[in-house]
Amino acid sequence: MLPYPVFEGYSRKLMTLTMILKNNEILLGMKNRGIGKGKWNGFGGKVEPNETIDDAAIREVKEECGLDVISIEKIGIIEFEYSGSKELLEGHIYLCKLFSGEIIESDEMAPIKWYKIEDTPCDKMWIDHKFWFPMIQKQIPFKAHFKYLNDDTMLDSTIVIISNSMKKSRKTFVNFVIKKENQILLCNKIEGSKCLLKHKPVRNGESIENSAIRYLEWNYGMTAEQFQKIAVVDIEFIDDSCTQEIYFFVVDVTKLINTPLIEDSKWVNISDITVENLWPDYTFLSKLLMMEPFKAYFLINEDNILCSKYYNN
Ligand SMILES: Nc1ncnc2c1[nH]c(=O)n2[C@H]1C[C@H](O)[C@@H](COP(=O)(O)OP(=O)(O)OP(=O)(O)O)O1
Repeated sequence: MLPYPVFEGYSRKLMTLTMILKNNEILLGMKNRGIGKGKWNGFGGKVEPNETIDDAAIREVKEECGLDVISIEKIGIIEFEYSGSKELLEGHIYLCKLFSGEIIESDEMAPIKWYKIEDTPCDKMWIDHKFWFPMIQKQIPFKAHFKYLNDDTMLDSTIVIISNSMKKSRKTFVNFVIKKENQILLCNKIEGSKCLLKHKPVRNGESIENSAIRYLEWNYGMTAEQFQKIAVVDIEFIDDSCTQEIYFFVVDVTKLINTPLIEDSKWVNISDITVENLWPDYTFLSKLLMMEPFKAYFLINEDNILCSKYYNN
């Protein structure tokens, strides 16, 4: 599970942001003043003294787009941090699917328009939206922290799914970076993949090391002394209750006489590997190749990485 940042000594300012949904559409307004000027956004703002957060959300929707909320549900909490400030903006994110009244544009928000969800103009919204918008689409409760240098530069992001941990299951795998001089084996054929090799499941009751030995002995006749465990990576999928835990080993087969090609794989020069043909990113491969032990966490929606974190072991 991803450790979530702890903020001590910070004051908090409460804010709301409501995403109004109708069938497959989302209502967005262009902000014309204040924070987020020039960006499309949902409707929200600061919570007033003596007002509940829910009431603030309902009031802001009315003020900014004229609609009367019939019901709302909270879907997430986002902490916005700005570098150099000891104040966190604590944004409470709501979904509204039941509302009445007419849309009224204001000086603050115009134009206001319905977008097909798949056409949401994420590139004209806050940078943070592209990370958490999939949670809105799939209606998955979440918590997030985004640290900004300024309105257009994000320094750090953390997103966690809020789920009943009892329902979470884990599957453990091993995987290998097989290298020979300046080449490594990359998978050729996993659909849509930009992957090293296919993860191999660890059998029930089997240790991680034995699982790696079983695989490498079979394919390369290698012994445990000839390879090294470098990384453990947790991969969480936003709409799957199963987290994958993958142990990565680095294996140098340069001195072996037989180096069979395994599965649908090909040898690729390390210098030819680009961001486009590697999962999850180049940092990952270079850390493995430097034999630098690390832990990592990735939160995935379909093919996109919403959150990636690296830790020293
Ligand atoms: N990165 C970031 N920083 C600050 N605010 C946001 C983001 N991403 C966002 O989506 N938001 C949201 C959160 C709020 O809904 C608005 C900002 O509210 P704000 O513009 O401060 O409210 P005002 O209009 O200034 O003030 P009142 O409406 O309360 O008068 O953006």
